[in-house]
Amino acid sequence: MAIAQLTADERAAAMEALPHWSVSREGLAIERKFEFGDFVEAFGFMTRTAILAEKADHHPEWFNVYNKVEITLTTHDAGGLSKRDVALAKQIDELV
Ligand SMILES: C[C@H](O)[C@H](O)[C@H]1CNC2=NC(N)=NC(=O)C2=N1
Repeated sequence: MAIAQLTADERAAAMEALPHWSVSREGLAIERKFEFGDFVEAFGFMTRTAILAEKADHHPEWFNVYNKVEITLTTHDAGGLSKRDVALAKQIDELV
């Protein structure tokens, strides 16, 4: 069975615990931008994020240029934001 999208109320409550993230794609995703000292630091962060993502079987959409990383989290199986995105965002926050 497909995982459920968060309701608008659930999304609002989740965002209170994720002050560095913002809602995007008209409520269907969340995003956060990161800036590191250089590419090695950025890629190290991406590597640690990739390991978390693989363990959770939940994978980010992301974009990297040199020391900048932009992450968008959405649940493809739900067609929008789910508790899996919130859980991964919290884990990513703990890396930085
Ligand atoms: C089969 C596998 O469990 C699914 O395709 C997983 C993998 N990673 C995923 N990542 C994200 N972001 N959304 C998903 O729905 C998703 N589904």
